[in-house]
Amino acid sequence: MTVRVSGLDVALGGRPVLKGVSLEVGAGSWTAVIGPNGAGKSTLLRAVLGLVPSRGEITVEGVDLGTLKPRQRARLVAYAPQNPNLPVGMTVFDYTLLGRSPYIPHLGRESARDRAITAEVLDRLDLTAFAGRPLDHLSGGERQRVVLARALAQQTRVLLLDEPTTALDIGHQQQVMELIDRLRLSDGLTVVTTIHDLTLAGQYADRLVLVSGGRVAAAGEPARVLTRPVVEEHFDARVRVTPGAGGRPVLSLERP
Ligand SMILES: Nc1ncnc2c1ncn2[C@@H]1O[C@H](COP(=O)(O)OP(=O)(O)OP(=O)(O)O)[C@@H](O)[C@H]1O
Repeated sequence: MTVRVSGLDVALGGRPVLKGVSLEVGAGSWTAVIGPNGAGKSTLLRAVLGLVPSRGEITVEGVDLGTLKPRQRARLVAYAPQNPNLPVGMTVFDYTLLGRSPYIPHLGRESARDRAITAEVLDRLDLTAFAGRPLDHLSGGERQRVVLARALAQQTRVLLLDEPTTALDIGHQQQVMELIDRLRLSDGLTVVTTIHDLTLAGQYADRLVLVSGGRVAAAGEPARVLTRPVVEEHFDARVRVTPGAGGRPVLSLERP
């Protein structure tokens, strides 16, 4: 499903945070939103979800998201926030099962299928052993995988993931990114992630959108966006950029 954002303006606390942001994410593709701290990346995802007031147009497959009821929207777009509120004492299984809420009738109970989907997602994320454990008894990386599990249990065609790998060790980073990519290819998911690891972004995403100072500063294939001058200008970092597998850029820090 194609996601289109056009002329998006967001102001928070009376201050403009996003200014005229436009982007198009093709159906079944992966776009990574990159940019320095405070650039407006999370705000962009939250605006698509309708979680912050915005001006401009946001459509999924031509449907204006603003016209949908929350349940309808939740069947179309799943979101894994960077810092979610995790109910104290709730188990990993029950939290992941919340992803099935848009399919459970009001005042109804989850079906055997909802529970089976939840169990399958936990298995795919290496979390089965944690199913009965309260969320507050997990490590940061385990919790991050559970938040992703809840989003995957929602079984939407569009996935918005805010920093899905920040708390993960290198093995789990790879496992999560590969899983997202497999789901994208097998189920035709459209994926938008914010991500700070620029090499990781360039390895998995078809397109990068660089947000800086609330505007889109560059967009395109990873090798076109991740150049030394661009990284230096927008991140104030000295890096070496070398072509990796498939010409995708690999960044390493250089000491000034
Ligand atoms: N509720 C709010 N009220 C006022 N300003 C806000 C609010 N939430 C975020 N901001 C500001 O909006 C700007 C963009 O924040 P956002 O979280 O979108 O940045 P980001 O690019 O995701 O940053 P990071 O990489 O640090 O996570 C920041 O300057 C932030 O301080």
